[in-house]
Amino acid sequence: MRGSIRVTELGKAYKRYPHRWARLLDWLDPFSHQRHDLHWVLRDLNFVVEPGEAVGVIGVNGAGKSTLLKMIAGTTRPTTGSIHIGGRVAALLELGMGFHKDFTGRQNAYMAGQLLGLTARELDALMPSIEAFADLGDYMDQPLRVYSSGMQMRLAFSVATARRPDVLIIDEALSVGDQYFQHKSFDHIRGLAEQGTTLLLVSHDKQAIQSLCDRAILLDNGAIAMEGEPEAVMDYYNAKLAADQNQVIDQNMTGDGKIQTRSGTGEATVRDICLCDESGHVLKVVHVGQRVTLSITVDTLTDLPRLVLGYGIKDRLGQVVFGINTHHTQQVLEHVKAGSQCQFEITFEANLGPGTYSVQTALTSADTHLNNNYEWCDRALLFTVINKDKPDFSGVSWMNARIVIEKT
Ligand SMILES: Nc1ncnc2c1ncn2[C@@H]1O[C@H](COP(=O)(O)OP(=O)(O)OP(=O)(O)O)[C@@H](O)[C@H]1O
Repeated sequence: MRGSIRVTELGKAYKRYPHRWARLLDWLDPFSHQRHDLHWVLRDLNFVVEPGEAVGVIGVNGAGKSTLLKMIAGTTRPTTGSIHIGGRVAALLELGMGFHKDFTGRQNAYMAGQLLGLTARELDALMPSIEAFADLGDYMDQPLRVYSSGMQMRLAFSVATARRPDVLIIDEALSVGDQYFQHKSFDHIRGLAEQGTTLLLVSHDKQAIQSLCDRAILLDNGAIAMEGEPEAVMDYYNAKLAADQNQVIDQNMTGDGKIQTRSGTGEATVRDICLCDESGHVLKVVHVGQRVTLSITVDTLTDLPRLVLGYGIKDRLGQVVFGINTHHTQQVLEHVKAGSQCQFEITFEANLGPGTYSVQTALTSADTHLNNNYEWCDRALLFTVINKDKPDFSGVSWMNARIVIEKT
């Protein structure tokens, strides 16, 4: 079906030679015993991407993400298994791929466009929009060797998306663009997705994955470790990054059908968490701008040299709207004895837009949870913000802006 991707029992192994002569000997004498072993990068991958779906692929460096995308884009051959793609594919893989340094941006746009299956006549018609979107000014007629990496990416992106592809594959390419181009290309990708383009995106940028994708696939050691709703997969990945032998990762379905992730060594734990109004009443619904207190009770199970509490408020897409910890506020608790109970009261104005929010908590010894993750809990608390007494506004934050108007 047009726009679908079906990956079946896909595997990729690279040949590994003990020394550089072994490669030559293998080549000269392919029929005697082999002088290499196989290094499996990906094994037995099975998944389907439906037409119009946006799927993010995440994982640590070396997990096999780029290899997977290259095989789907057809620039690397699978060792095992098969890939079926419906329709026209446009891929942004490595920077400068398909470009020639000595040709101008315009000449490269023509060549890259033809590689994508566009005819010279189609490219003539599309060139003004490619030029306008890339916004390179006079550089369009300069040789590519004088381009910065961001400028190359602008050109590659503009060519790849000049005619809506059925499948768009992007490997981290967006991250080299400046903020302005990133916004512009995100909007363009969203527009393509709304018109039915299927998107497969590799990125280390959590926000990019969560804001663009309907689903995420976590690759770990060449296999799919988790697949599902982006927020739950990102939360699991985040927990896994800090994993050591003492750590457990738990995922449970909460009442609203979403997944809650809890990880850590368990040396400290959030026993209780609630949001209260100024009179101490527990709240599930908060008014825009209301003064509230986030009250967190922590139990320690072992002696801890340092205890840091962090929390983050996430919007419904899983983006952190605000997060801070007691390392950054210089309120680290030191020499906390096993069996202690610590009470944290965090008071703030809920200057948030109407919608649902969740609170994540982190108990660590320093500024990140990567070394000593005592406990990390996503979706530890859920609450809703409604607008009771402010004018109608849009967005995830209430900025209490005043408009002064003068009429003469
Ligand atoms: N041409 C190649 N020859 C041999 N090994 C390769 C080749 N290309 C990739 N690999 C190996 O395959 C593994 C996966 O690499 P890949 O680039 O797909 O990872 P990745 O998840 O995209 O990493 P990153 O986040 O760093 O981009 C790595 O161990 C890498 O060394």
